[in-house]
Amino acid sequence: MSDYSKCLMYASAVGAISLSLAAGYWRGRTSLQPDIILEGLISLRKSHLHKDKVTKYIENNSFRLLQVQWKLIEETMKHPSGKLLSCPDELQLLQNLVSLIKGRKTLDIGVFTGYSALAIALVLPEDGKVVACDVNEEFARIGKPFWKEAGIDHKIDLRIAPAVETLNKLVDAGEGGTYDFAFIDADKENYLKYYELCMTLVRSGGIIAIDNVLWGDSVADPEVVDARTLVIRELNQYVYADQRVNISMLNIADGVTLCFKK
Ligand SMILES: C[S@@+](CC[C@H](N)C(=O)[O-])C[C@H]1O[C@@H](n2cnc3c(N)ncnc32)[C@H](O)[C@@H]1O
Repeated sequence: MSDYSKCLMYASAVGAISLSLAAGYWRGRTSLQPDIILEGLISLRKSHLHKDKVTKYIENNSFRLLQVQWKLIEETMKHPSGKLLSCPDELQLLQNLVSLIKGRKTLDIGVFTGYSALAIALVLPEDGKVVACDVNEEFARIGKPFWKEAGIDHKIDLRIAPAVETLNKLVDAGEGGTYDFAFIDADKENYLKYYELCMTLVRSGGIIAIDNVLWGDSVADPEVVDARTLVIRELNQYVYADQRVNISMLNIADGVTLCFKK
């Protein structure tokens, strides 16, 4: 039997098993019991009670960082605002997604010391680019030597200006629908504007990743009503209802929503 026939047989078997499992699953859910579902979901999140241990485990068993990435993390951690750094496991996921969709033109909204720009640039082809937007040149200056060391500095187009301005300029320059990927990780007050501008700039089939959507879990606590939490809650509801995208809200880092533009 040829390899191709074996593959077909295997695929049919897997398909049949999945269908029967799915049928059983839906039969079992004809009368929904919200309490039981909620309890199950909470039990899935239990590992977050052991955040440190689990973080260490993830680091030891999945981080595939280059030396230069570790060096930039170390340098950033020395900075008083070091905690603004994006999580490496989140960025590794985004790198994999950018590779998967063969991304070339990308947006990094909120550069800080340049970890996300570096991670994204590393998986782009030689002629790829990251339009990296930040208002603070001091922060970006910390990252620049590491971009150079990694040999990807030519892919990063750093724009020091309010990101809304930079993105509007790209729209005015006729670049709508030409970007493959965007990472939104700047001032929360402008998140909705960034999302809409990215929806204009990113092509169909492209991905917009929105960081901090759980905002230290405060979005899930109705008693927390500070301005930033309210903005993120509003954005989450807006994106949830937005039929132009398929979405996944992931409980990774501080929460990231992946929007797959239809
Ligand atoms: C959480 S940090 C970004 C972290 C970064 N993505 C990383 O990989 O480490 C947020 C950044 O947004 C920048 N920022 C704040 N307001 C901004 C604005 N209006 N336009 C552009 N950047 C802004 C801040 O200067 C800061 O560097």
